[in-house]
Amino acid sequence: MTTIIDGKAIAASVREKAASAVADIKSRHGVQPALAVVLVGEDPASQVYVRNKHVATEKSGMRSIEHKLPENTSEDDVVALVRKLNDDDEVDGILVQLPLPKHISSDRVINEIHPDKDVDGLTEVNAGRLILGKEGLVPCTPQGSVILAKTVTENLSGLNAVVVGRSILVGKPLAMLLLAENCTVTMAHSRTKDLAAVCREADILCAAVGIPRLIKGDWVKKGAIVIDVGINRIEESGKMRLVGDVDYDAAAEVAGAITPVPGGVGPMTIACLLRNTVLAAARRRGLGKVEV
Ligand SMILES: Nc1nc(=O)c2c([nH]1)NC[C@@H]1CN(c3ccc(C(=O)N[C@@H](CCC(=O)O)C(=O)O)cc3)C=[N+]21
Ligand SMILES: [Mg+2]
Repeated sequence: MTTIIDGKAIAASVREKAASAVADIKSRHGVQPALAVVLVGEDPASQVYVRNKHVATEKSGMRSIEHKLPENTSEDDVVALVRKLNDDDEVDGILVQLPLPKHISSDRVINEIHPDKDVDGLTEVNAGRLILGKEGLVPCTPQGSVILAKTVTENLSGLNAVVVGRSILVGKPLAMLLLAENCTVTMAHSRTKDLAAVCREADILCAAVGIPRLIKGDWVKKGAIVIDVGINRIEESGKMRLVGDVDYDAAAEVAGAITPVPGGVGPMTIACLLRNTVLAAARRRGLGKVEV
């Protein structure tokens, strides 16, 4: 029997843990952690994501501060806002919604975020900390992916993990997190020779390439844990559908456990954002260890 990993339910429990940590911080220290989200432009998908983050943040008991800037905002003005948020003692986490408009360098803007407020874990400092095995803020989607894998098998030590995709947002940090779990990690990508054969070796197969249903059923080892990070909007029989990077129906027949799309990794991203904001607040404000 294949386990369908219920990302929605697991995300709900991560959000609940974050909420009880927030309540604890409020009652013991009288402070309310706050997340600032910066959105530049009117991209409809980004507006939906930012709205969802806002609702989840408030539901967790934290303060949500939204900064919505027009599409034609200059890079310098976005940088100035980030600096203002860095200097604001009430702000614990800063998230700049990606993608930014083309005339703005996301690299420059992201690296202006103070590393200890970088709840997306995307600054050079946090990427360096992750590689060096130092404590820091870890990117949300990779973190969520590992949490989901560990609900199937708590101890990932020694397992072969194959990560397909080497993006800065997902593939690279996910490989580092799996390595920290003592997996034997292979980073596969568009130039990998015989990708199918590489995938067949995976005890944990993570797909993060952004190509709808790239991973076929016969690329999956029997009993493997399949984590599908892809979120692709495609048109099928005249309707828009959300599909992952894995051919779900075929893979589910072979896998031991698999994440669906939607309802898999996606909901974990926001849950881990809340978790990171609580951790950032506790560290930055010197509140000691919090359980999240
Ligand atoms: N600075 C920054 N940080 C991000 O973390 C970030 C970003 N920019 N830009 C856009 C991507 C995308 N992203 C998702 C968050 C939640 C779902 C999610 O909850 N998905 C649900 C619903 C999907 C749907 O119905 O559209 C699911 O997969 O079940 C998906 C994708 C965060 N991103
Ligand atoms: Mg690639």
